[in-house]
Parts: sequence; structure tokens; C-alpha cells
Amino acid sequence: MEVVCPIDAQFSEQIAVLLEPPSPLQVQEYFDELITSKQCNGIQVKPTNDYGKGVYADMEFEEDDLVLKDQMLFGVQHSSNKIDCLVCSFCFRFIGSIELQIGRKLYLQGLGSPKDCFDLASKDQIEFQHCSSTTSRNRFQLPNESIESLMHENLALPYSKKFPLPSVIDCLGGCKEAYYCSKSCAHADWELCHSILCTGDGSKSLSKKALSRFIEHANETNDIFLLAAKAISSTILKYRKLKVAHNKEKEKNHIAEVLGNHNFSLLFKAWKPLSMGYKRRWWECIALPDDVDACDEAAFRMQIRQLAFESLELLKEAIINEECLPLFSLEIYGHIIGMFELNNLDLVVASPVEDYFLYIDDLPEPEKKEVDEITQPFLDALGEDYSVCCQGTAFFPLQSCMNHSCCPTAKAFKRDEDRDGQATILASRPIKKGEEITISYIDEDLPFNERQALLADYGFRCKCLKCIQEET
Ligand SMILES: C[S@@+](CC[C@H](N)C(=O)[O-])C[C@H]1O[C@@H](n2cnc3c(N)ncnc32)[C@H](O)[C@@H]1O
Repeated sequence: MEVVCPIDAQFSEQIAVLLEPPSPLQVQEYFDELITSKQCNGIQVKPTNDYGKGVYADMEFEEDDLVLKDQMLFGVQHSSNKIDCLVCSFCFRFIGSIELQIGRKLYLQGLGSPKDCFDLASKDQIEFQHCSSTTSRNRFQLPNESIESLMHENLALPYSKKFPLPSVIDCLGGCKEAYYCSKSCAHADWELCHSILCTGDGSKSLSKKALSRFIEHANETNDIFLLAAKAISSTILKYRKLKVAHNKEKEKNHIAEVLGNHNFSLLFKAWKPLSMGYKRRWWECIALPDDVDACDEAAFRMQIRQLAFESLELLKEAIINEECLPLFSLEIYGHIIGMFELNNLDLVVASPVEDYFLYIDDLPEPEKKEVDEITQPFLDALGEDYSVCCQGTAFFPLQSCMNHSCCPTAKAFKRDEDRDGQATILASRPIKKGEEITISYIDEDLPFNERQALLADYGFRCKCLKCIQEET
């Protein structure tokens, strides 16, 4: 049976206003301001002839030039990746130390994931005595004491200081789930959304228990729900700030409120960054998995809608806000998740642990042999996963305006120096001023039919030059 969300019917008019695509002028103004404030000179966001907005070059770019570094609006690390990498919950930079990264991963792999595993009790450095004779490349069990010493940074690995990482800063609400690379990242995340989504004592959620249930459900089903919760929390916090400013202004000017719908106009303003993203309902735009028969498509889409409803019900229990009720409608929730589904870019940050072991491997003999004696057991214990990078998904406000081409002018590509979660877009070939900056949403080297099948998931058929030539 189809689930019904009462908020959808109660606030249908406001929901329709929130989901109305912004006018070309509103788009232009919003992105001009964003580009100026983020100093992303060299690009412009403008309407395309055929498919909504797009990004255009406002200067010439040579091949491999940096076109854009785009700061994410919302991002999450995949829950399955949290054992592998300890990163800042705001900028996704690796934190702690090489020792902490390795020790924590081995500890969590071996013993589950106790909550206090990041507490850095003692920082005294002691010399490491390696006493095992095992040199097998298979996954190798280290004594617990070695792992714990490493995790608590009581043990210094040779040359690890050549790969310094920022210290671990706790979450302001004390949740022991979010960690940061700096106080400014901790504050920025708290202000953006984490104050509402924190499960620690300082949480501003309605119920920490309900919030934990929501997070657990997202971890078990789809972490895109965590991203949607961030988007909603951020809009609520922005709304509250706008309301405080509005009330101050009213008091200053001795204005009595005549109209009752000022709250909605403030909510509409707070929603603006999300209003700019291309959206469809999640259960309508999600790709049909290979193992679902076309004749079961309707039932599949109904199940996805039901899943979103389940998640929303849990979120409502945890953070619902009476002044922002339209945000808790299934219609808005479905569109926010659909926006992430259609626009998100993989969040990838290279691991300093990989760099560390590569450095050790490159040391000249006989030094390498001496150092290997110490580091090899850790490498063996980590196994093939030693180089796993930070992985997640994120919504980027400017990159998400880039349209697809199978012969793109640019590509998302991290350089060695790009060590946080920002999107890096490089020119794939020289780009002239005024030319559209396109990226490929898929592997553009696939055969024509496979490309079109993959792009069908984004709701369009590609008509780029390469596709036109290959279609015949
Ligand atoms: C990431 S958004 C790109 C920005 C989008 N044009 C907008 O107005 O926000 C992806 C969506 O843009 C449209 N799009 C992107 N590239 C396209 C192409 N080559 N042909 C047709 N539509 C395209 C599709 O609707 C797609 O789902």
C-alpha cells in the first residue's frame, strides 16, 4: 500500500513554491555571487540552449589547467570506509598521525569499533621492538599491545614525521563520532548542521535516541539519507539565523508584523542553496538495478519510496521543527535525495598511509632493510587494504552545474596536492573563453550503446559530437 505523509497535503502550496525551479535571473545572480565569494574566477554559470544551466569558461584554459576547486555544500564519508580512514568530518582531510591511522584501523578491524577508540590518552613516544619472525604477505596478526601502542601514539614509526597530519579535534557536542582537523572546521560543521545531528551531550536534536536510530537505519540502507539530514538541518539553522536577524531589524524599526507568512519567506530564503540544484523525486529517478526485471519496475519504485518514508519518519522523531514543517514532507525529502542521486560526485581523498609505505619502499639500501624490519609487520597486518583512500559522496554547488559530454572539455581529477574533500576540475584540453565546460558522468571510452544506457539513468540521451558520429 502506498505510504501517505500528512505534511505533503497540509503544506502542498509551500512545497510547490520550494520546488519551483528558480528563474534564469535568480540562477545568474546566485551563482555570480557564489563565484565571487569563493573566488572561483574563470567560470560563469549560465542557461544552456537545451538543458537547463551549464558552466562556461570566462577565460582561456590550457590543457591540465585548474578550472575550479569547488567546496562541497554537503558531504559524507561512506560508513563502511570509517574503519579504514579517520578524516575531518567537515573538510575530509586525514587527521591524527600515520601511527593513529594504522593502529586505529587494525584495532577496529580486529576488535569491532568501540566508541572510545580515538581517545588519545598518552602521547609518550617509546621505541618499537619488533619481535615477530613472520614475514608472510598474507594478513598477519600483530600483538594487541603493538596495535594499541600505535593507536595511542605511544609508538613512533620511522620517518612518519615526514607525513605530518593535523591533530584530532573533538566535536563540540562531544559525540565521539565526528572529529575535525581544526577548531575552525569543528565550528563550521557545528554551525552548518552538526549541532542538530550530533548524538553527544551537547546535541540540539529533539531526541538523541531517535537520532541514533535514524543514523543506524541510514548506515544499514543508504548513507544518502545522512546527506539529506544534513541538508535539512542546515536549512533549519539558516532559517533560525534569518529569523533572529529579522526580529532584530523589526525591533530596531518598531515595525509590527502584519502578514503571517513572513516565516515562510524566511524558510524560502534559507532553502535557496538547495533550490538551485537540479532535482527529481528519488524513487522516480533512481536507476533500475540490473537484477530487477523491467516488469517489476513499479513495485521497485514503490519500495524505494517506502524506504525514504521510513527514513523520514525516523528523522522527524529526531529533529522535526514546527516552523520548518514543509522540509519534513516526503515530497521535499524525495527531491533532496533525488538531487544528490543526480548531481553528486564521489568524494575521494588519497591516503597518507599509502604515501608513507611507498616512501619506505623507495628508501636506499641498507636503510630500507632496517626500516622494513619495523614497518613490514604493520604492512602485512594491513594487507592489500593498506592504501584505501577516504571514500564518500558529496554535493558540490558549482561542479553540479556542469553538463555531460562524451568528449568533455574537463575532468574531475585530484592532483597530489589536493588532500581534502574539495572537487578539483582540470581542463582535458585547451578551452576557449565562452566555451561550455563539460565533464563526463560515465566512462566515455565505453561503446556508444553502453554509454547511452548508463546516461539513461540521468534521464537524457547524449547528443554530443562523438555520439552523433557513432550513432549511424
Ligand atoms: C548535474 S546536472 C547538470 C546541470 C543541469 N543542466 C542543471 O540545470 O542544473 C545533470 C542534469 O543535467 C541534464 N544534462 C546534463 N548533461 C546533459 C546532456 N549532455 N544532454 C542533456 N541533458 C543533460 C540532465 O537533466 C541531467 O540529469
